[in-house]
Amino acid sequence: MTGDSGYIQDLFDEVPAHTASLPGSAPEALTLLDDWVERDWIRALDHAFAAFVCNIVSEQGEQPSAMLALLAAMVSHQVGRGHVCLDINHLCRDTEPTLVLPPEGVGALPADSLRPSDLFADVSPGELVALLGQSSAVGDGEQATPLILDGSRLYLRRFWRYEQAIAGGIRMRLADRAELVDSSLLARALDTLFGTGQEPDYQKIACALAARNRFSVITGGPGTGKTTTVVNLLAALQSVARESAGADGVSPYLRIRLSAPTGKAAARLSESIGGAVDRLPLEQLPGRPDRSAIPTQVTTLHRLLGSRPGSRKFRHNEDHPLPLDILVIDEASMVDVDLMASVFAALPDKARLIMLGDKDQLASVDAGAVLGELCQRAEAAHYLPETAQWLESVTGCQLPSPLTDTDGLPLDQAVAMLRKSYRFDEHSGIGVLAIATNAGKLDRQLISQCREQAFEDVAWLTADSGSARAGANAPGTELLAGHALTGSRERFRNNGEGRLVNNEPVDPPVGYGHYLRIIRDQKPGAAGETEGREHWDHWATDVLEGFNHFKVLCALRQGPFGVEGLNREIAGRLCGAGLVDRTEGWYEGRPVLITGNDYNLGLMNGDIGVTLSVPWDRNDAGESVDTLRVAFPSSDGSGTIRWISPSRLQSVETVYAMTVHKSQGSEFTHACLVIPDRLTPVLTRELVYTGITRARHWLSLVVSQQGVLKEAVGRGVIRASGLARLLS
Ligand SMILES: Nc1ncnc2c1ncn2[C@@H]1O[C@H](COP(=O)(O)OP(=O)(O)OP(=O)(O)O)[C@@H](O)[C@H]1O
Repeated sequence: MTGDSGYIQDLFDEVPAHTASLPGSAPEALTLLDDWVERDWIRALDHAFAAFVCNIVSEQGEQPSAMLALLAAMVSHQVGRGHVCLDINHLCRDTEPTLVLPPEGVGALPADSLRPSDLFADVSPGELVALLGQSSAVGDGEQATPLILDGSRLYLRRFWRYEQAIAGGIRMRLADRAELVDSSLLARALDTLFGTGQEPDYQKIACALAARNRFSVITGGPGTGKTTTVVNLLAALQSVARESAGADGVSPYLRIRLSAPTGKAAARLSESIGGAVDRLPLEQLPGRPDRSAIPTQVTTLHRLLGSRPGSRKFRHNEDHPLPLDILVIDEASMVDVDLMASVFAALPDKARLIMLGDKDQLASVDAGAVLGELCQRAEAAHYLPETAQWLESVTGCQLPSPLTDTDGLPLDQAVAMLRKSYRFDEHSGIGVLAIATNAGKLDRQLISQCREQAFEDVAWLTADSGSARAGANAPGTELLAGHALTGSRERFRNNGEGRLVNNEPVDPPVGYGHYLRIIRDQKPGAAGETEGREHWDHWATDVLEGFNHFKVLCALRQGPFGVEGLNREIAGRLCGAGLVDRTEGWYEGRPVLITGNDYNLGLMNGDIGVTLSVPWDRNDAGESVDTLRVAFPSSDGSGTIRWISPSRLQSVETVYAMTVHKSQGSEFTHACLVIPDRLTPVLTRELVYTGITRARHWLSLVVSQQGVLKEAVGRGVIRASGLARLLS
């Protein structure tokens, strides 16, 4: 091995030279695309769309070209991968990285096969744009064409419309700031909530900025106080509303709704927001707003908008807007363009929208990276002198001059970034790793520090990839399964003992043995059986809470370091330790992840439950018999338990290990991030950052090739989208 970069090149397959000729007509292109569908490179849908485009242009008397068929299939393929459009410049410059074709895990191509890069090697972006411009299938949005070309960006019509709707909704709100808030009342409220001082308090600045605009974004990393800030903001807004209200008998309060894209994220915000609202010094604020004027219940966006089973359409839309004055969306990085466009459609023109989230996290699974796009310039703020002056007058804080810019854009004036973590200080390895990952720089020194326990919250485990690839029970996976059982306290400095976070003691890290012992040791006895369900609910709550203390997070599903293999390994290890009694099928202790929405049961994709044995059934003799039920936390954040029979669960999988993608919106006391031994397209900086930041107090990194981790962190994903440009 000659250093990391040489090694990294070796991780990819050799590229064979092709001998086949390029498709010269649309039918030939469709045949090639058929082959790609067969190989699972693209979806049948992508091929079908290309065929559809060829058909409709033929009906117009146009001879469809091979390139039109290929580009139609590729834009559909890109949307399936989370992009809103296909950027022709990127396609020509970096064909295979742009399309991620061939995809992860496929074997080498036959020597005579065409590679995607061969198709676009001899054509310039200008030629492709000109060719598209001549086709009747492509328009600029004015005509009813299936494809839209906007500069070098090729869109499916539906996604172009979403982006236009979002940009329109934002622009309209950015332009309408008049009489939103009384600045002097706001200043008084903010001083009460945050105190006075000239040092920049970015939470106070974010509140002021969001109070000033009908549309605003507050972004920040983990523990930077997004929840704290929004609670203060809502208190300040209700305070100003109450103080400025006339005595006309109309409620002085603003109608506020809190939402999140998933049930898990909604439940997490519900949990943290309640305490923050309780601590508000409301009686000292102008107008002395009631505590009940600040909501603590968080609902999913789908529920808020009124989803209808089997329909993409929501009950709330332009004709039936949401009855609210302020909508807060937490974990906004997970919202895709489709859902975001529906939010704007249902939002009354005068309502405020406040988006909260971490701009550096993985984007939504479906197309779009709305929050990331909106926050592209957040780091340097770009506040106009007029904005900076207003912020200084309302908050009393001096804004650092690098954050001002005489060329700031309208959107910049509505984006606030929180810059100080209250959870991770400069000694926290989780905090340091998160910052280094975001900067794209995981250097040797930092890795050595992690390996040598320089940080008390980070453990480094080196997995032997060679033996892991050799199969089950190999030392690489053995190590991981053992770690999952105990949490490997011995791998942390001082065995994880005696740690304080914000002056509060923190328990040492645990593994899955922890929740399995709660199942065994805290099960209600005979009293619980006779005295009703609450004992069982308490027990299940403790089990679910215990299960949240640890999670194995993987980049991949397949391979020795993927979810599927590790789930088997870990189950085997837990069974070997006598903590579960089997590894397949349904058994007490089996944790499950819901993989598809089930509206009848009220379970959503991503919900997690734990299987428990309860003595609720009766046999013919009337005696109680143990039966398995899966305990899920209620989706409304009320803390109650839903007990569901396993036979009713249609789409579930075991979840000792889960993908980083699925873990978005969740947080675990101890997260174990498994870095695979090969580079794959999904392994990016955003994925590593999202994995690291799922850890609240303890992080273990399982790495077999340092080079892979370093290279992954060097690779940021750029989602093709035109939203930022539409707002510039
Ligand atoms: N200004 C502050 N001063 C002191 N502590 C603070 C401040 N702001 C937030 N905190 C504390 O920091 C922790 C994280 O705050 P909060 O939950 O608001 O952050 P967040 O950005 O929403 O976190 P998450 O990463 O969980 O989304 C909480 O314990 C909170 O009480």
